[in-house]
Amino acid sequence: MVPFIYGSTATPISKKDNPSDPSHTHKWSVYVRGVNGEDLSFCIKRVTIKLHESFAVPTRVIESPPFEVTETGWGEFEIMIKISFVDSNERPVTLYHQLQLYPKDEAAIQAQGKKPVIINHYEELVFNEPT
Ligand SMILES: O=C(Nc1ccc(C(=O)N2CC(c3nccs3)C2)s1)[C@@H]1CCCN1
Repeated sequence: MVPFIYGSTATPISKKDNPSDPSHTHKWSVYVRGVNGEDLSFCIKRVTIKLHESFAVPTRVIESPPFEVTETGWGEFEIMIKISFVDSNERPVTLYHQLQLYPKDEAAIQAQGKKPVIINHYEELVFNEPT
């Protein structure tokens, strides 16, 4: 079994941070990585991250670590993450992650300031025994 994390980190940005698109309020990253940051490329061949269709090149294919996408934006939406394995006998795993830019808790929203919103899911990859 291989433990891994998938999730996102979102940080508020100011208009001067992104003059090209002042409507963008946050910079965020969505990722798949090892629990202690270890390199998963021994078992993960590719991570495909599908963003909302309004992004340029919404389907991002990453074939070497870091398996992550960093973008700026203004809203929250579902992101599909497909993990393909080095062992082609292992079927790919598809995960769905709801990008979160704002704290859920009303009080935390007031206190957010520049604090990042980090949403991590801890999972385990289970591989079939060779026959
Ligand atoms: O927010 C939401 N959907 C979003 C889709 C895409 C978003 C975004 O952030 N961006 C598109 C990208 C671009 N900027 C300029 C040109 S393309 C920056 S937000 C939904 C709607 C209600 C609740 N959540």
